[in-house]
Amino acid sequence: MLPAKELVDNFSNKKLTKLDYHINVEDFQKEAKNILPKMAYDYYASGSNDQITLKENESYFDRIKLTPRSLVDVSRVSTKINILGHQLNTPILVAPWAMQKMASKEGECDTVRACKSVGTIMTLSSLATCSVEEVAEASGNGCSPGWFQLYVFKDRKISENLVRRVEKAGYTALVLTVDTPFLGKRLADFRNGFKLPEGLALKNFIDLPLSGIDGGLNKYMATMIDSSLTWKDIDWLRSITKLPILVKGVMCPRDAELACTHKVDGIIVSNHGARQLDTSPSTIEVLPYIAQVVKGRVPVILDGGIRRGTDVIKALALGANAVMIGRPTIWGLSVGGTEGVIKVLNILNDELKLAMAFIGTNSIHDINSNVIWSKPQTSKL
Ligand SMILES: Cc1cc2nc3c(=O)[nH]c(=O)nc-3n(C[C@H](O)[C@H](O)[C@H](O)COP(=O)(O)O)c2cc1C
Ligand SMILES: CCCCC(=O)C(=O)O
Repeated sequence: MLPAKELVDNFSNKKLTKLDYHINVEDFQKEAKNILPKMAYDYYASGSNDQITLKENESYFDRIKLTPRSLVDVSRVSTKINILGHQLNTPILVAPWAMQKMASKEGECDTVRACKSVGTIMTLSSLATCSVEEVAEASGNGCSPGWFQLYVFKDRKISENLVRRVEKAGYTALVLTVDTPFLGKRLADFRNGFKLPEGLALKNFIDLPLSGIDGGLNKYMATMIDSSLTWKDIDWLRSITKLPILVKGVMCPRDAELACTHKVDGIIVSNHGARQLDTSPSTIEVLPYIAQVVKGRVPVILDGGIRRGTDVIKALALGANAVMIGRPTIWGLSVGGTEGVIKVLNILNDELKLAMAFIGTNSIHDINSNVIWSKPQTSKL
């Protein structure tokens, strides 16, 4: 980092802030590691067990090559998309991640302000440190706070009540997480004896014995979450709400077919940021197989390992309608609160725009598998 007096942009003579020195997602992660308490950083960063899938989620993207195109008019590149009735400025949405107040003072409220400013959707976690209502209020009058991620509790009444509150507060879809009958084993959380820092609580359950995490994350989830959930429970959820339902955590083409059979409104291809089954494939590796089964019946969203604009292109090319990012927003929030999340989203979207110009596409809809240079195939030449 340069000394303060040198923090002046040579070209514009404008005073630079700390955020100006973070120009890619990796810069944010390095800084977040410096400033977060070890227990929080480790919880946020970890994958399960040997973290094989964690590495794979990122590195598989690097093995996919993109084909540059020349002399295409790319003077009007746009990253706007339309998904489930939302007009967004970017195909990069924010994944649900728990306990955001360990990263910034106002946690989920800071993140939702960033999403509103950028023109994208935030998905609020059930296990948030701000309540459904607080986040709705922070998102501003008259506009939807975004989507809500649902964990189904053993006591179904708790989930039903939560759904009622979510509807009342104006969220526009439910994201049902289907990959977490139990929590994956993240070694660092065990070693650190993870607990919520003093003064923080799972705010959606403030009146219930569910608002604290004594005894560790895995015990909490094993005690509270309904591990008997099956596909027929999509029908149960459908019977208690009119909100669109997306299922998050689909990694098998057969499950994608079941999701369509059960009339979900969207599928999120996700391995939970490699925090559940270690040695499961990366999400980008399974995406084409899922897209092949879904055949455009519902939107497909991918998350896991997106760290570059080119990663977004690869996901869109291989069958996703949009992507979600988790950890990049964690690092942004930790380093700069709302402004930090805005910066991370803008960095990724700017990288996406630039790469779109290089592959010769002006709109998100024009991105298809032709942009992938995989094997030498004469049809590509
Ligand atoms: C710290 C952390 C907390 C998470 N909490 C939740 C959660 O409460 N609910 C959920 O469905 N997914 C949760 N996830 C998974 C994310 O929604 C998402 O699938 C994942 O972070 C995407 O991978 P990425 O971090 O590589 O972008 C969490 C992920 C992280 C890293
Ligand atoms: C008890 C918090 C679990 C949240 C979660 O889904 C995760 O950490 O991956």
